[in-house]
Amino acid sequence: MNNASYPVNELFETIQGEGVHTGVPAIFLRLQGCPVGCSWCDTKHTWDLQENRKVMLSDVLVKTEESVMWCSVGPREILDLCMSRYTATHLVITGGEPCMYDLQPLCEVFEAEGYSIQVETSGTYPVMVSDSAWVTVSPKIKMRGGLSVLASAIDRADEIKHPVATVKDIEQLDELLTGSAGADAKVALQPISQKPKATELAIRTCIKRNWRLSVQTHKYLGIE
Ligand SMILES: C[S@@+](CC[C@H](N)C(=O)[O-])C[C@H]1O[C@@H](n2cnc3c(N)ncnc32)[C@H](O)[C@@H]1O
Ligand SMILES: Nc1nc2[nH]cc(C(=O)O)c2c(=O)[nH]1
Ligand code: SF4
Ligand SMILES: [Mg+2]
Repeated sequence: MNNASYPVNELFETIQGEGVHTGVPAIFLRLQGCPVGCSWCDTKHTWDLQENRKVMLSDVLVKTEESVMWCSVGPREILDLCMSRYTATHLVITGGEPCMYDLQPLCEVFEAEGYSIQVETSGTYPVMVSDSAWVTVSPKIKMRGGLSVLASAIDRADEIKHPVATVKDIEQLDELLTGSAGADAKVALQPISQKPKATELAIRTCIKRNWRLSVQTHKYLGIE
């Protein structure tokens, strides 16, 4: 099981900028690969997993800007790196789409060392994580994966963090939540790309619905 390895685009320590855990010091593990294709995605450099962009771990660790380069690393090696380089004890696994991969082996080694795990996912793949991992689903409605995969991700979600640009995005979320098992997950609206109109709409809707607002605080702060 621990022969697993993951395509790593980035590993860095910062403050969780989004969602319920905003403000928590966190290690971010960004995995390479995502076929979903959201037009407004802020991490398009993680979409393609190209063999000819595979580099050594040391090259990934010294990155200073976004790039399509990635390296293959096993769970134990990721853990050792985190323990030697960072002080945060909350690991956020993001991407790309991290649920393209079985994340159980990663959860297992990190949780055995006392780390908490959070996974950021689009709900377009089955969520393979430990029972105690915090799952943030940012649903990509009408994209790949299909409704049954999305419904089971919503069912597992601890938090639903919905990207919002227009009223249509809120209507789609309403449709998704109707009759969904994810009723106890916390719902947050996240304005797309800090656009003023999206932010105003998200604020108004959150107040009306008693939902949370998730702004990408790291972008306002100019941190990673
Ligand atoms: C880059 S995605 C990676 C994880 C996974 N693929 C997903 O979509 O949840 C991480 C988070 O950033 C959000 N996001 C991506 N681009 C954004 C943008 N331009 N504005 C606001 N949120 C964005 C996603 O919806 C998701 O909640
Ligand atoms: N600070 C910070 N917080 C984040 N929360 C979710 C992020 C992501 O890209 O998944 C992210 C990110 O890229 N940076
Ligand atoms: S699912 Fe996530 S990583 Fe993939 S395109 Fe959409 S926002 Fe970007
Ligand atoms: Mg981000």
